[in-house]
Amino acid sequence: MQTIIIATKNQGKAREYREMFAPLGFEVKTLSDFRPLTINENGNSFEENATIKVEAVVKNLNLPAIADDSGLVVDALGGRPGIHSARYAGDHDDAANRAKLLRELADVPDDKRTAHFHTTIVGLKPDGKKLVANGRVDGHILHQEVGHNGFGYDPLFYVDQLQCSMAQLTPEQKNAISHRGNALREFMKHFDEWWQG
Ligand SMILES: O=P(O)(O)OP(=O)(O)OP(=O)(O)OC[C@H]1O[C@@H](n2cnc3c(O)ncnc32)[C@H](O)[C@@H]1O
Ligand SMILES: [Mg+2]
Repeated sequence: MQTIIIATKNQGKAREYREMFAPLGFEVKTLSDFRPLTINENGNSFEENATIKVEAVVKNLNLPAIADDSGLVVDALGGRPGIHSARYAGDHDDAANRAKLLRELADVPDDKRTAHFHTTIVGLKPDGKKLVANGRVDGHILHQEVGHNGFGYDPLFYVDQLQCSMAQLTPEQKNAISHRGNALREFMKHFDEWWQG
């Protein structure tokens, strides 16, 4: 079995990468398997932030790695929280972030609550060879939390395609339609060439 390093501290993301890479014969390691690293996500785009995460790991470990930067893009908020989704309410606190989102959208009617999740995945090798892929999923922001699966903003995100909240989906169902799943499927189209090249 081969090993792939995902440069993430987020256990929800790590679980999804394990689920998606296991059938491909890869064991997934994450930042928690190595000595602590400080990563300053101060880029101006999803791709810049994903690159900052993966560069930190590749420089330290001298091994190929993958990172993703993701976020919730809400139309009524002019695209916020976007690249600031993790620290939208201050600390990296999923429950506080969801509460702030509900407050900010309190007076926004259903037809104006459109949103999408976005993921940019960046793969980087010690020789500098980079692979980038993007994915999204469209939906609406609910008026209260629905469902207990997933993580982050999932209980507030109504998936248009499946007519239920993201947190009501099984892991397999989420990976099949999610921003991260879609980005990873794009990424895998060129993975062999990047990994072996
Ligand atoms: O940077 P790493 O260590 O990977 O972990 P993170 O949680 O900080 O991840 P991001 O920087 O990409 O921030 C993304 C934010 O959007 C949320 N998010 C990302 N993917 C999500 C998903 O699939 N469902 C719900 N919320 C998600 C997540 O909870 C964070 O608050
Ligand atoms: Mg982060």
